[in-house]
Parts: sequence; structure tokens; C-alpha cells
Amino acid sequence: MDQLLWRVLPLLTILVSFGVFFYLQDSYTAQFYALIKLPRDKCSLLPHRHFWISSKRIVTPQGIISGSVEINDGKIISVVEGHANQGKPKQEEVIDYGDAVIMPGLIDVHVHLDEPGRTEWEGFDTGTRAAAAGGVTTVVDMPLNNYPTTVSKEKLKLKLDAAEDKIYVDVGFWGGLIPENALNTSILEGLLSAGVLGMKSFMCPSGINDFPMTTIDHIKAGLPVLAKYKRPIVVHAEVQQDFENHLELNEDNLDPRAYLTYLNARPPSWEEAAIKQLVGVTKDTRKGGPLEGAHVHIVHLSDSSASLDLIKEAKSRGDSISVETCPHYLAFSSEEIPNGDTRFKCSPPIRDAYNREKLWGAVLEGHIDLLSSDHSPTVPELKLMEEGDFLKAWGGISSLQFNLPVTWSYGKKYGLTLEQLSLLWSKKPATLAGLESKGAIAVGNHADIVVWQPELEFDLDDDYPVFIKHSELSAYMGRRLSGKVLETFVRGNLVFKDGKHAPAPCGVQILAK
Ligand SMILES: NC(=O)N[C@H]1NC(=O)NC1=O
Ligand SMILES: [Zn+2]
Ligand SMILES: [Zn+2]
Repeated sequence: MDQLLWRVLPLLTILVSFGVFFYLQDSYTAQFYALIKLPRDKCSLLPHRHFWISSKRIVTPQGIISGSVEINDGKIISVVEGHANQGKPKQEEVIDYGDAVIMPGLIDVHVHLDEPGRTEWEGFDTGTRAAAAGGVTTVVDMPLNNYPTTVSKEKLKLKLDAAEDKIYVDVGFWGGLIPENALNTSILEGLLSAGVLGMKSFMCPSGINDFPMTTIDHIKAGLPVLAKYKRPIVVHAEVQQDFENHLELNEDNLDPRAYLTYLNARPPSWEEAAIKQLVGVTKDTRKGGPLEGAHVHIVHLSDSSASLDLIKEAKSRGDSISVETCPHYLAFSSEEIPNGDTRFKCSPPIRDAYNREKLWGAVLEGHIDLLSSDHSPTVPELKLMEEGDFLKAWGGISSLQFNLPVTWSYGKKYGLTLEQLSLLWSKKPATLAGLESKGAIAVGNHADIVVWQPELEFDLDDDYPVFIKHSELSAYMGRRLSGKVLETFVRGNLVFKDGKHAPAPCGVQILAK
């Protein structure tokens, strides 16, 4: 008997080990699976799917009301003045925000998330966390600074794979129009069929090797395809004026640490030259014209003089054209940029205070259609903070999380209203990107909402929770701002509250059909 036991024992040990191994294996897989599947209860910091939010200041398309918004399964199902009593809510299902402002979440149509390929600059996880913390509920990602750039359907697929299970807010994608695909309809159609919301092109060098610049002829070649798909082209409108550039940069005595050196090397005539070429082709986009359905959108306008006049004229003729500017052009002026402080380097450059005043005038009068961040971070090494060389440093401002307080802090001095703010940051960007169910607090729309307190001031210092990657590179650090984001909802999920994010990233990739 003893002998038999000794023979069977090793066999039993092996069997038991196998059992334990497979049991552990199974539970590990289950856990991993749970992470990938992003269980619903982790998407939101709130347990309810059906609930009400109320406040004395809700910004709706019909004006500001005191009332309640009823949310069910990610959508807005009623908006009422006064107390919520329609669906007979239980007390715990009503969140009363007092006089904090309930506004549609911001839609930032100009964000460089840089993934795949340059995740050390930014990324889907970090970038969309910053967005959520700033009340931005949708971002549209630019096709460059990531590697490879988003210039074909295969490369879009790499983007979508990289974004999987990483995004805390909804994300749409622009495709890149470059000479290669502008002149090859099947690549362009492939990208548009795969769901990019429109195309982006650069009329000057982009600073990224695999994103070559396009001439107006490339844009002309792409427009009939865009008309067919009814999608916009968004354009970095600067054309290098060789004679000026040559003259400025060959001067030996120019100090690259002086902001004026950079400003003078990139004058408003670059913007004007590009926009002149663009308004030369937009007449065909008018109703009944051969390119009806196509739309030209000028990104990050800085020049508020001749360039803006050209856009205004084209609009008054009925061309399908629009324009955005960014908070940094509205907040800063060249006079106040310290020499060597490359955090302020961007293109086109931040111009003088006179230009900024005129830009505000255009925003308030509705000549500038919308705002975007052009959030374009990099790593500290490339910002050359030590050298302070404005000519060699990376051009790009890190700002995504501060869109709302920056626009509000500077804008309220000019009389900017909450309704204007919500048109500029939500409704108009939604229209540009073709996001029909977003951009307004209205029945049937996605429950994408920011709750914020315009009167609350805060210092952007080391004590303030900042979710922007390499926040020390942000031009806004050290400022005192007013307008604090309290909570952010994306499709009814409470994704950000009191400095904390929801446990799981449940944002949705938005693809055009
Ligand atoms: N490549 C890139 O992000 N460039 C952006 N940076 C900037 O300041 N202007 C731009 O177009
Ligand atoms: Zn640009
Ligand atoms: Zn950009």
C-alpha cells in the first residue's frame, strides 16, 4: 500500500499543480478581460444612469434658465424651468448645483494628441484627462505630430487602435491632406470613407517631416472630393514670404532670444497671402456652385487686420468659409512676452496688443466663428527653455485644460457673455465637425456637460491640480484665472469631479458616416 502511494503521489502533485495553474490563469484572464471591457459602473463617478441636474444658471439655446436637465442613458431627455418634477425623481437622483453654471461641454476641434509615435509629447490618456478636467467633452485630433501622420485609411487605423480604451472624452479625427493624397483620389476617398471628420492641410512647412505642405493647387484638387463627402478642409493659413524671411533671418545681429526677432520673421503678410489664395477658390462652395458641400475653415487666425477683412468679404459673398482663433491670441500680446520665454512660441505668432483688441472685437461681433486651443505640446528639451531660442524652439502652446477659464477671465473684461461663450466653444465647433447631437443643452442631444463656477478665482501654481503633460511648458502657469471647472459629464457619465477622474476611460471614437 505504502509503495503504491509513493508511486501515485508524484502524479497527484502534477495534477494538482496543473489545476492550480489553470485556476490562476483563468482568474487572471477574467481580470484582464474586465479591464478591457471597461465595465459601465467604472465609467462614471455617479451610480445613476437616470438623474437630474439643476441650477439657477443653465445655458440653453433659448437663453439662460433656472431649472433642471433630465438625463437618461447618456442623453438629455428633458430641460425644464423651475423644479424637476416630471419624471418624479427620488431625492438622491437630483444634483443641485446652486448658482454654478451648467453649460454644454466644450468641443475643441484643434488638438494635437500626438499618439501613436510621440506619446512623450502628449497622448490619448493624458490629453483626454486634461480635456475632462477642463470641461472639454469632445476633442478633434489633428493628423500630425503623431507618427505616422494620419494621411491614409491604414494610418487612421493605427490611430484608432492606439486610442482604444484610453480616452476619457469623445474623440473625432481630422485626416491630413498632403500632396500625395490630394492628387490621388482613391487614398483621399479611402480616408474619408474610413470616417475622418474632414481634412487638414498646411500651406507652410509644418515642422513635421512626414507632413509636407500643400499649395493652393493641392487644396483645389482635394475640394471636389470633400464636396462629395460634404466635409470641411481646415487649413493652417500661412504662406512663407521669402523676401521678408530672407531679409530678417540673415541679419547677423538678430538676437534669437528676443521675441521681436521671431515676431518680425513671421509677419501678418504670411497669413494674408494664404487667405488671399483660399478666398480665391471658395466662391465655388456657394449654394448652387460646383463645389457646394465643401467648406474651408481657417485655423488659428492671429492677424485681425487684412486677413480678417478678406474672410469677412468672402462670407458676405456667400462663400462657405469660417475661421477660428485661440485663447493665446486673445490673452497675450507681444509686448508682454519676456525674451527667452519660449512657452509663448506658436505659429502664427502672438502679435501686439492693438491686434489683440481687434481680435476681441471680431470675436464679440461674430466675425470669428469659434475658438479652439491648438493644444500642441512637446517635451521640455525641444522647447529649449534654457537657451530661450525663439527661432529654434518648438512652436506650440499647451493649454487644453485651461480653455474655459482663460477665455472667460480675459473675455469678461470685453463683455463676453455666457451665451457667446457656449456658441464659440460648443455649438459652432459642433457644426464645423458635423457633430449633430452635440454642442447644446437640448432634448435628444448627448449629455455632454460642464458645471463650472465663473466667479471662483484660482492661482495656477504648484498647488493647483494640472493634468496637462509637461505643465511647466504651459504659457498659463503662474497666472491667476477666474472660472473653475467643478464637474464634467460625457454622455451622462460623470468623468471628472473635484480633481478626480472616473476610474475607466469610456469616451467614444467619433467616425463620420
Ligand atoms: N505641428 C504643429 O503642431 N504646429 C502647430 N504649433 C503651432 O504653434 N502652430 C501650429 O500649427
Ligand atoms: Zn497650425
Ligand atoms: Zn495645430
